[in-house]
Amino acid sequence: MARRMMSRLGQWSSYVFAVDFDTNSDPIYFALASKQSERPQVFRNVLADEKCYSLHVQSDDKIERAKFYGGLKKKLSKELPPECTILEMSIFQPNVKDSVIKGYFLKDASKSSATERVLGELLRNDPVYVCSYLCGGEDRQWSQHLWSNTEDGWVEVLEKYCVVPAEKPVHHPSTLSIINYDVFYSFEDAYKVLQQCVDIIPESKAVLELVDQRLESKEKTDFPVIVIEGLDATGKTTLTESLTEALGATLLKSPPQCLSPWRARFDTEPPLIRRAFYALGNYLTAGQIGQEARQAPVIVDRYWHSTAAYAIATAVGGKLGNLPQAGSEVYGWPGDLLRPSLVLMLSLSSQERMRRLQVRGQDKTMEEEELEANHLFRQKVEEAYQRIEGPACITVDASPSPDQVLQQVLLLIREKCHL
Ligand SMILES: Nc1nc2c(ncn2[C@H]2C[C@H](O)[C@@H](COP(=O)(O)OP(=O)(O)OP(=O)(O)O)O2)c(=O)[nH]1
Ligand SMILES: Nc1ncnc2c1ncn2[C@@H]1O[C@H](COP(=O)(O)OP(=O)(O)O)[C@@H](O)[C@H]1O
Repeated sequence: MARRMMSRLGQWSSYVFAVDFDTNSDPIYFALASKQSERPQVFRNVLADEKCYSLHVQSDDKIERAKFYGGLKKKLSKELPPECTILEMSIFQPNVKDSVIKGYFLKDASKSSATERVLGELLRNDPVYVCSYLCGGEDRQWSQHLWSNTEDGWVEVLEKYCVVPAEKPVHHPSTLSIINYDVFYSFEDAYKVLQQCVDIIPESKAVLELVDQRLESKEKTDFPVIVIEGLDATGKTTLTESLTEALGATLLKSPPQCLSPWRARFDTEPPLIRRAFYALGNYLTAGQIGQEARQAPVIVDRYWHSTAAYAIATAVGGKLGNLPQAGSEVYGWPGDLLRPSLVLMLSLSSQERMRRLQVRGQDKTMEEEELEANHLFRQKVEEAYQRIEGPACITVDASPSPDQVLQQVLLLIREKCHL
């Protein structure tokens, strides 16, 4: 392990470390250097005299990294002393895609050695790098100390680096690993992830067998395909059902009904695996759309916009402004996924949407809980919806009565799809 870490360490001097001290401000960025920096200290204003540590997942296997990282926060929250604050952290090379190594930064205000004991255990048993941070000397310079295992199981400091301030990068580190980690832009890329999960998630095999039997979808459809999108309780189910009746259309949804037995199982997985599952759901639905749009118009309840918007909003940390700019490739449509004729996004005030959620009283998915609890997440989902292209969505005011919304949407469909 030490040898492997030594080879990786050489690269760390070109990496920047980002610690999210709170979601409403920029992360603290720092780098490592072999000598002290003349510039003011990185942590002076955010750390008192807590002991600080960081741990990063170091496996080269994307699935193993995602699975381990997915369970790490729960493990730390359970085993670390309550006085130890756990903060999101990443190491990355600015503007280098896929360079992000995710981890946690620990501010330990406890007086016990419990944190060091837990980290020593992790180091011995799991694919992690563990570091401690010390503030020394009269100029209170910070240094990072990388831990390693010795043969007789003790922890020793393998390497020491000076911690120096780093420039704020152009792109927030969380935006560097969206493609093929949070959002999949081809069937093959999503399919490969579930193939690699067959040994650890047996349900993947059943999902892949269904996907292997999917209907091929053509580029063009004989009848229009209209997707209805929107946050939970904006009225999608109500509208899609009345639209289907009014147009003599076929109603489909994504993920399709045939994936229902496994959806809750994949909702518990880390983003890499969960989003691959939803992406494959879109390809299954696309095959059904191609088939059904030969005979009649097709209405779809959620499709690509939901998959991409929720994934991007979940992946991008910190402020709303950290979202990739409009026009970024992350908002592009997968080249091999059937494009609908029209995408309508139902928009509603938060108050009315909450009222309707209460009235409906269904149990909520984890993401619905998150939408309710987290105004910033909801803003990111809505903003990501608006930035997705190929086709972009058209916003519809969903606050009038069900019938008025239906009439408004029928007018739009007649105008845009000549139905
Ligand atoms: N359909 C769909 N939902 C996704 C995707 N990624 C995340 N989600 C989340 C968004 C919502 O929190 C939840 C939506 O679940 P459903 O597809 O069952 O929507 P449904 O229309 O039943 O819920 P709603 O009526 O909108 O409250 O799943 C995705 O790719 N497709
Ligand atoms: N235009 C509307 N005005 C008032 N209530 C509505 C309207 N559309 C739907 N509802 C009600 O709001 C709740 C959520 O609607 P639903 O169609 O389930 O939304 P979604 O499918 O987007 O979650 C339901 O109780 C529904 O009866």
